[in-house]
Amino acid sequence: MELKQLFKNIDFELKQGNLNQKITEVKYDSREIEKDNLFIAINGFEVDGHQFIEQAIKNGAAAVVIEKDLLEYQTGISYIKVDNCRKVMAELAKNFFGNPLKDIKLIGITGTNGKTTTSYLLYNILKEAKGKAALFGTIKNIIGEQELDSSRTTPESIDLYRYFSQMREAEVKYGVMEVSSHALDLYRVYGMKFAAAIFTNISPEHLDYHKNLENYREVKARLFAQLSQAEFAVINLDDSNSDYIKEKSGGKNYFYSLNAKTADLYTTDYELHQKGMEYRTGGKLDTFFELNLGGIFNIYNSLASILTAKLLGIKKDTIKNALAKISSVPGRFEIINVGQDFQIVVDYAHTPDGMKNVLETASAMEKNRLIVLFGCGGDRDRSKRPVMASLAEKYADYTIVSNDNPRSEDPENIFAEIKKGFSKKFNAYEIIPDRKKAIEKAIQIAEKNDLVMLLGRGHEQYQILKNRKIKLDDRQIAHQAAVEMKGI
Ligand SMILES: CC(=O)N[C@H]1[C@@H](OP(=O)(O)OP(=O)(O)OC[C@H]2O[C@@H](n3ccc(=O)[nH]c3=O)[C@H](O)[C@@H]2O)O[C@H](CO)[C@@H](O)[C@@H]1O[C@H](C)C(=O)N[C@@H](C)C(=O)N[C@H](CCC(=O)O)C(=O)O
Ligand SMILES: Nc1ncnc2c1ncn2[C@@H]1O[C@H](COP(=O)(O)OP(=O)(O)OP(=O)(O)O)[C@@H](O)[C@H]1O
Ligand SMILES: N[C@H](CCC[C@H](N)C(=O)O)C(=O)O
Ligand SMILES: [Mg+2]
Repeated sequence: MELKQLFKNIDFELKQGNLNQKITEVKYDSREIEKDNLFIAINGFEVDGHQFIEQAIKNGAAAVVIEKDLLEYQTGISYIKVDNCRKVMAELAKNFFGNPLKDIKLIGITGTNGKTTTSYLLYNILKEAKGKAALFGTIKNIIGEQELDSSRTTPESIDLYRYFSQMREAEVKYGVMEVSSHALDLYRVYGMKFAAAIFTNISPEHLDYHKNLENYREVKARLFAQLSQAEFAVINLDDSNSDYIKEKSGGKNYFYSLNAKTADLYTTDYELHQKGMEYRTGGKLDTFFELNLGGIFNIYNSLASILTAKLLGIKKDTIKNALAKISSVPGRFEIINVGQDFQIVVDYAHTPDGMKNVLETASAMEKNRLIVLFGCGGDRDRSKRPVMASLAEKYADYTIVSNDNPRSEDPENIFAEIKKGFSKKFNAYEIIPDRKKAIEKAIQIAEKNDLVMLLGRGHEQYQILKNRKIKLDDRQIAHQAAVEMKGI
């Protein structure tokens, strides 16, 4: 595609070169540049992409998008200056791939907790109804039959549009995508067309990045501001931010709630049991649902997916069948059962709100003692640490504190900040930094009818330590430990 087509409807200033230049790919990392690619220089949090322009040209870049004037412009190369490279990347991505969303219905999901779970449920309903669908999120990306690894919740705009063009090729017409607050702030979904957007909830998280809850909420609401009247929003009425999201929404608004009859979908009664849950709904659907998932929060996640599916015109029985078939969402309240006489649950709760929800659910379950293992990620919101400790103290009979992903931080500092949340008299806990040893200990001390909860890492397969990444999966370790230690 020629530069002039690529920049159609985008504001820019041509510093040097010509717009007839043919472009073979659009990339934001100089290390991946090949012949006749366009390099977008992004001024990042770690380094400034403008530093790598020379390297990009050496690797074959024919054109460069910049947001700062340069001292020198190399002959034969086109330089295009824009106001904001991240924003323009999203616009270029749309043009480069020929606006694939024109013929695709994409549903975006945002909120602090529940995005992965809700997206997984909705994806399964869409797949049941349409034969094939796409899913983009924390655990993995799926396009029809193809499964791809996911390294982040929401990829960069150019990577997203590449996926959408693959959807178009594979004739996958429906897609569900988790939209993180970072993505909204960093223009990863800027100008993207969503058929619908779902709001799960807001609680304190990522405040290291957003600074305060008000900024965080404003960023989350941008997804809804992107909707047009022909599109719709599905909002959790029970969250205290539902009015705020409604006000910001440009689409038609629909609400779900646990029991408010003013909502478009609510439960009239529900029951949580050992194997999952069942509930009746009122509002747009008067029927009965059975799911193999535990936890009140999963009533919310399923209501959001049901209401969206219903508004997309999917039949009641199709929705019911799809949901009934799901045995669990990977790493979300996932039960590890090798025949041991106590229960093991692995859950991704890594925020105070997620942890509170999951521990409340655990408290309501029939059991003897509750053993909780948790840690807190490094290089992330530090205010979570003492709060998560106080929740463990409140709900657990015994707590093991261990490493989550310490990243560049010293684990001892993370533990010290966690410990600040325990009361002075509290001593029913120990710190075992090595996560594998910590899980083994939790399982070793478990007695008949105890419940062991391994929190924070869910589906994660690797642990990020200072300068290395090691293979570590809570579920695998728990499984093996239960088999070995309990002689099963
Ligand atoms: C805070 C944040 O989101 N940072 C993202 C951002 O990084 P950055 O702007 O700091 O990039 P940088 O490393 O400074 O580099 C600047 C530019 O120079 C380029 N570069 C760099 C080196 C080089 O040799 N050549 C080169 O061209 C880089 O490709 C980049 O374009 O842009 C990078 C390129 O896309 C991302 O990899 C990076 O995500 C980092 C890894 C990250 O940890 N992000 C997390 C916080 C995140 O996005 N999480 C959310 C939400 C999680 C949730 O709650 O679900 C997510 O959506 O996953
Ligand atoms: N609707 C909900 N409300 C509150 N907590 C929830 C909800 N759904 C799930 N949780 C809890 O939060 C954890 C994370 O859930 P999930 O992975 O679905 O959220 P997410 O929004 O995708 O998180 P992330 O942003 O980290 O990817 C779960 O393991 C569970 O403990
Ligand atoms: N999307 C979240 C996931 C956190 C998961 C937890 N295991 C941790 O590493 O802190 C983040 O990147 O902040
Ligand atoms: Mg997620």
